[in-house]
Amino acid sequence: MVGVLEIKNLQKNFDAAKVINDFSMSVVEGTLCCLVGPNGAGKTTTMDLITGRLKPTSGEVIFRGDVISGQTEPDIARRGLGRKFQIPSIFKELTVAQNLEVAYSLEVSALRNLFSFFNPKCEERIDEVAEMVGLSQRLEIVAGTLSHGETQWLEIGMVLMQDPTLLLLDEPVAGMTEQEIAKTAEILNELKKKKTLIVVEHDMGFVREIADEVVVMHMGSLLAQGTIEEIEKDQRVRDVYLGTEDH
Ligand SMILES: Nc1ncnc2c1ncn2[C@@H]1O[C@H](COP(=O)(O)OP(=O)(O)OP(=O)(O)O)[C@@H](O)[C@H]1O
Repeated sequence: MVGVLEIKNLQKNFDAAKVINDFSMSVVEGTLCCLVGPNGAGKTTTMDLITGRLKPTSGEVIFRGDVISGQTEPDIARRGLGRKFQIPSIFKELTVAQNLEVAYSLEVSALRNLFSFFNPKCEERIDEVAEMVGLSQRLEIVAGTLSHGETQWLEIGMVLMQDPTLLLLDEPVAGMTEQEIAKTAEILNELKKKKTLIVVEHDMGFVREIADEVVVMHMGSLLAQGTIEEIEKDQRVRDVYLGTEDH
């Protein structure tokens, strides 16, 4: 099956360092793919290459049949690719609803920005998204007073306001309590019924809860791709990653 996202023979060199080395992977529409691997494996660089923050030295990123590698970050975002970074960048003085409204406005033309406040579609979308990320009861709360987990969910919501086809999340449960991690798993398991997701994650317990497919990177290359059960049985993966003491 052709994936919604295809990465082919990706290469990224920083001077003499080959950080991404002949890396290929594919993500099927409507699935959640976890990108895992030891520190320095190249996960963040891969996300940067997908979203256009970095340009590959060679190789291709293909999104819905079009080659997007080489395009600018805003152009790639406009095609329907949304990314949530690990460090939240919410507006702390604004309410949850206002943060979502700002995120909606960012998507579109200056003219629509002007009118978004009065736009019933924006209001409707805020309600839909708040429901998706479990913040329906928190819309009037000032964002700076949210818990760490709620802040992360708000940021996922802000990316969702732009209705991306493919959502990329960088370590969404870092620093969360057990309860918050369980709720995040619920949110993502619902979300993957509507979206395709790539999640970079270190927490293998969480990966087990959410992943349809797991891609393991090691030293900039693909080590293994499969279900969590297949990955956990793979001796090469156990050797370089799961078997290490710090994971
Ligand atoms: N701008 C850069 N210049 C030189 N080397 C870089 C640059 N960015 C990343 N690297 C190197 O590329 C390798 C991969 O880094 P990357 O951050 O992609 O790994 P990662 O898998 O995301 O690691 P972690 O899990 O620790 O976040 C590392 O060895 C890193 O030092």
